Amino acid sequence: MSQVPAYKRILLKLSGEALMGDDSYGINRNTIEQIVAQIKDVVDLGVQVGIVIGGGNIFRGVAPAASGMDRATADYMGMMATVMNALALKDAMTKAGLVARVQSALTMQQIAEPYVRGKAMQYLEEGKVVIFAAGTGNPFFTTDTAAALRGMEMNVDIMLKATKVDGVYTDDPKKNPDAVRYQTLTFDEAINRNLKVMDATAFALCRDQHLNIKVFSIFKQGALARVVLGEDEGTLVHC
Ligand SMILES: Nc1ncnc2c1ncn2[C@@H]1O[C@H](COP(=O)(O)OP(=O)(O)OP(=O)(O)O)[C@@H](O)[C@H]1O
Ligand SMILES: O=c1ccn([C@@H]2O[C@H](COP(=O)(O)O)[C@@H](O)[C@H]2O)c(=O)[nH]1
Repeated sequence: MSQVPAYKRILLKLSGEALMGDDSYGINRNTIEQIVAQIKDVVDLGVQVGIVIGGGNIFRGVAPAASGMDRATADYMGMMATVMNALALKDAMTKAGLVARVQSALTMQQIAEPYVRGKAMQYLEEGKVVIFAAGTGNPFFTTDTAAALRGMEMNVDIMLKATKVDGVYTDDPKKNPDAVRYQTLTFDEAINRNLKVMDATAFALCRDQHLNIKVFSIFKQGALARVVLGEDEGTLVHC
């Protein structure tokens, strides 16, 4: 029996740190291949996929050198880190048989297309995966906010935050073993309880534009497909 996805078009926010696997920085080959395999599963279901990738795996590595730097300059370095991740992701996708395009919010015409909304929409309609690099293109923001923004511009049905933990908890589960996972919660609850799984700007944008978010672990085998099929996986943050 064929499986029917719950969503036609999704925006997947991939944590840069998730690409490290068990390494202390950078991109782990096995990890990126496993993530790409999960993405291929949902593309094969007929779902249109846009991706915003973070930069924590590279930028945290250079953060000591960046400390004391002008904030905007350090943020531009962070955005460039997301472009490196986007190129690595595109390469891994091509090797897995997917057709992917990188569009960057910062102009780097030799290595990536510039972000053009209409063109990105066209690619999605053609079944190509679009990787949005360089965040919003502006310092003082994050790739979570970029994901909210691009998700709204692409008229996606849901934003999926793929991270290292399996949902939103009452506190950071990596620091507090007593933290309890929510099945669902509202944007107002997430903002008022100052839950750090995403930044407040991203939560507020999604709340105001009625774009729900599912937070789940990309390290759980088949988790992305289960989310896309509407099964019980991760935490839903809603209006
Ligand atoms: N209440 C909470 N519930 C769940 N996770 C939380 C919570 N508070 C803090 N976190 C932490 O937030 C992290 C999620 O952020 P993530 O690593 O995806 O960062 P990012 O900024 O989106 O990506 P990058 O790694 O590229 O910087 C989790 O790994 C978790 O440790
Ligand atoms: O719109 C944006 C997006 C990102 N940055 C900078 O890049 C790093 C890496 O992004 P993460 O979301 O932390 O993975 C971020 O810390 C910012 O320094 C940005 O300035 N604007």
